[in-house]
Amino acid sequence: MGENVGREIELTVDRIAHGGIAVGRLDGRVVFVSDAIPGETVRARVSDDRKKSFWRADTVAVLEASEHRREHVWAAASLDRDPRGRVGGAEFGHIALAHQRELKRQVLAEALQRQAGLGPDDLPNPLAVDALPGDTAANGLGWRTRIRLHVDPQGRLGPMASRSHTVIPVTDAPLATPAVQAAIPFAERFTGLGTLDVLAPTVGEPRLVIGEQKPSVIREVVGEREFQLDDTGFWQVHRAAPVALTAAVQEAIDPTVFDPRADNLDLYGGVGLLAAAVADRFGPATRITSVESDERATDHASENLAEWVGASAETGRVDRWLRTLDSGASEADRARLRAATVVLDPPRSGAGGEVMQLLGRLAPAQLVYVACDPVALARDVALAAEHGYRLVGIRGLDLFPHTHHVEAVATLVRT
Ligand SMILES: C[S@@+](CC[C@H](N)C(=O)[O-])C[C@H]1O[C@@H](n2cnc3c(N)ncnc32)[C@H](O)[C@@H]1O
Repeated sequence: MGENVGREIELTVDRIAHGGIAVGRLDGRVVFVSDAIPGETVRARVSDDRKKSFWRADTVAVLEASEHRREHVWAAASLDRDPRGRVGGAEFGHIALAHQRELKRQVLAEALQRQAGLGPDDLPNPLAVDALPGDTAANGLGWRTRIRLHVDPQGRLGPMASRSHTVIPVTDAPLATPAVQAAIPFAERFTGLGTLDVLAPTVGEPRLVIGEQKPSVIREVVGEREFQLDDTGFWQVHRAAPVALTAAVQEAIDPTVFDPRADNLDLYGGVGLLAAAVADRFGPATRITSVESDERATDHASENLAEWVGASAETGRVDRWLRTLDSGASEADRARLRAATVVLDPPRSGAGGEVMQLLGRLAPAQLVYVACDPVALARDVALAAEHGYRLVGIRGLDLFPHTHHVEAVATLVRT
């Protein structure tokens, strides 16, 4: 093993895999090829041959280009560079924007098929990945309100190379909003520091968060509403994502199933964005509890949800919190939980077996699952199906143009 690393191979790739890598075959062996588009024939340099069943390779030249190939939106990630010198974080930047969405749709469809056994005919609606407002006109640029940059040994700022811990210094960041780009101190040196976060909240000036800096409170506006949060805390990255997800969650809830007096939950709630979306849609009488492991985020959520008397925020890991709920629930509690709508927006790893099992035991009437990883979503949809939940709606959202990432909002109803 290792003797093929650096070897150049020619192959045609025919599909895109989870993670945004194209897949081809060479002498029967699967090869995962970066920076290629399904249908293309490329010359690629082998970067990893440790596994018997597959290799990894990076495109170095396109021999037969896809009609969807475009000049890369970020020169620092383009084929002109040696693969090890290409920045990560824009791995679809060489693909026409509309086709990026089609590839993301295919990845979502394949995950649902493979993990949950749901083919196109089993889905409640034709699968689509929708653009966020303004992205098509801007060619998918200028959307990142937050960016994490790393520091190289010379103190220069940049992202990591793809699948590597090597920092690639850059002088531009075209996926970032103009305000973030203007605030990035590209010319300064940060020797000895690990990371620099640059963010431009909707209220106030852009700011830098250097290394493990103490958090300070910022404000974000979503429609008519303002949210407080830490500058070090989680917030949706795309400038239009908070509004788009608010609307998507509101639309995903089946109103005929929703009961405002039930024990509704917003799991992995952050600072309460989606609990507010639910309460906004169903009115002041809505009961909903937001559950989040980061105590500071929960404190902010309590403030952000203060106008709804029935809304509250609790700190806890979702698995432990649900276990405690399950073990202590009275018959009346269980009835209110069975009538509940549960919104869940877990991190990339998904909710996982224990949380889905506990939800299965508590048996809320509907689940609205907001997912940033199609495979984790599909695996949790399969687990939910074991507990009698049926997928009744699903929609993809392109919250991360020019990357392989895709968001999905799915509705599951107890049958
Ligand atoms: C994808 S974010 C969603 C936040 C919120 N729904 C929003 O849209 O702003 C996931 C959140 O889950 C929290 N989290 C991660 N693992 C958790 C766990 N095991 N239990 C509770 N919260 C968790 C993170 O701190 C983060 O705030």
